[in-house]
Amino acid sequence: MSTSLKKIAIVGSGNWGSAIAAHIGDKVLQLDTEYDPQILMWCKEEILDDGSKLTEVINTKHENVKYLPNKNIPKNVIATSDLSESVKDADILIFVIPHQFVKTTCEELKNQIKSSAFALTLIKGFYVDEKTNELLLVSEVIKNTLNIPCLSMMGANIAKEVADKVFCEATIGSRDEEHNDTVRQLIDRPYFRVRFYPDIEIIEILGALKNVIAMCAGFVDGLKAGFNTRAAVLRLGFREMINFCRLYKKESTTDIYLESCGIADLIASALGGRNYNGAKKMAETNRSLEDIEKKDLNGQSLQGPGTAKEAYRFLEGKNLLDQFPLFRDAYLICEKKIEPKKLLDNLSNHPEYSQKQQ
Ligand SMILES: NC(=O)C1=CN([C@@H]2O[C@H](COP(=O)(O)OP(=O)(O)OC[C@H]3O[C@@H](n4cnc5c(N)ncnc54)[C@H](O)[C@@H]3O)[C@@H](O)[C@H]2O)C=CC1
Ligand SMILES: O=C(CO)COP(=O)(O)O
Repeated sequence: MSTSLKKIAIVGSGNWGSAIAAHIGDKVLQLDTEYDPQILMWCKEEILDDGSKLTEVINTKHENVKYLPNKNIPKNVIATSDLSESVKDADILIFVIPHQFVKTTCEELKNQIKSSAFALTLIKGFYVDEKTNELLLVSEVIKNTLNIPCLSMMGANIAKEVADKVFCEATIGSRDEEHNDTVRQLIDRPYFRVRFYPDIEIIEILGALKNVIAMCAGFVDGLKAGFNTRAAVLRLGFREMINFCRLYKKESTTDIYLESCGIADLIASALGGRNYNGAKKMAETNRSLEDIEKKDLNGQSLQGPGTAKEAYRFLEGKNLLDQFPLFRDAYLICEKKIEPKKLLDNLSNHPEYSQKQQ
C-alpha cells in the first residue's frame, strides 16, 4: 500500500469512540484513494468476564461488546491496546476518551506524532489550571503536548443513535479550510450533517457545560417537578452556559449557541443522556453518582460531575458563584453537600429575575 495515503487514528474506544470509529470506518471505504482504509483504534485493554481480551473480541466479532454492544464496527477498524502503535504515522488523530484521562494519555504520546498531523477532539470536559485558575481546554492540552493543531467537534450525538444511523448534526470548530475539507470528507453524511465555525474553544466549552445542566434537569425530574420546571432549568441553565462562555471570550458570536453544540446538545442530553439519567436516579434513590456510575454504567464515564467540580472552582476563584446558581448547586449536590431539593428551591431566586430587562 502506498505510504502517501492519509492515516487516521482513533484514540479511544468507549461508547462514543466505538460509534465514531464505525462511522468514519464506514465512510472511508466509500472515499477515493486519499485515505488509508485501515484505521487503528486505541483500546485500553480489558479482560472480559469470560476471560477474553476486549481488543481481540473487537477484532474478531467486529463489535465492542462492552461499550457499544450489538452495533457493527467495520472490519477495516482495528483495535489495538498499544497506544504508540495506534498513532504511528497518523495524519489525523481523533481523540475520544473520557476527559479525565487526556493529560496522561497525551503525555504518553509526546514526541511520537507527525509534525504535519492534526487532531480533532470529541471529548466533553475541561480542566481548570490550578495555578492560574483559568480554563484549560482539552484541545489546548492536545495542542500544547503534541505540538499539532487541534479542532473540536461537539453536538447532539448520543452514540447509540449515531451507530443506528439516525439523523443528527454536529458543530466543528476549526480555523483551517484544508482541515475542514478533511473532516467533512470523513464525517459528513446525509444522516450526519456538520457545520463549521472558527470558535474551537467556545464549541468545546459548550459541550462540557451541557453535561452539568443536563444533570440539573435530571435532578428536578427525579424530584417529579414537572415539565415546566424542567424547561425552566434548561432555559436558566442555557443562560448560565452562555454567560460562562462569555467569561472565556466576551465577543463570541450568538449564532454558535443556536448550533448543535449549544441548544441542541443540551436538549438531547436532557432527554436521554447518561448524565441526565444518572442525576435523575440520584434524586430518586439518594444513591451517590459515583455508585451509580460504578454499578449501573458498566465502565462508561459520567463527565458531568468532574466538569461541575472544575466549573465550581473556576467560578469560585472569580467570586461569581452566586451568578451561576445551577452550576454551583450541581457541584454541591454531586458532593452530597446539599440535597437536590435545594436546587429546586433556589430557582425562584435565580439572578435572571433580578436583572433589568429591556
Ligand atoms: N457516549 C456518547 O453518547 C457521547 C460521548 N461524548 C464524549 O466522548 C468522550 C468519550 O466518551 P465515551 O466514548 O462515551 O466513553 P465511555 O463513557 O464509554 O468511557 C469508557 C471508556 O473509557 C476508557 N478508559 C477507562 N480508563 C481509562 C484510562 N485510564 N485512560 C484512557 N481511557 C480509559 C475505557 O477503556 C473505555 O473505552 C467523553 O468526553 C464524552 O462526554 C460525546 C458525545 C456523545
Ligand atoms: O454528549 C452526549 C450527547 O451529545 C452524551 O451525553 P451523556 O454523556 O450524558 O450520555
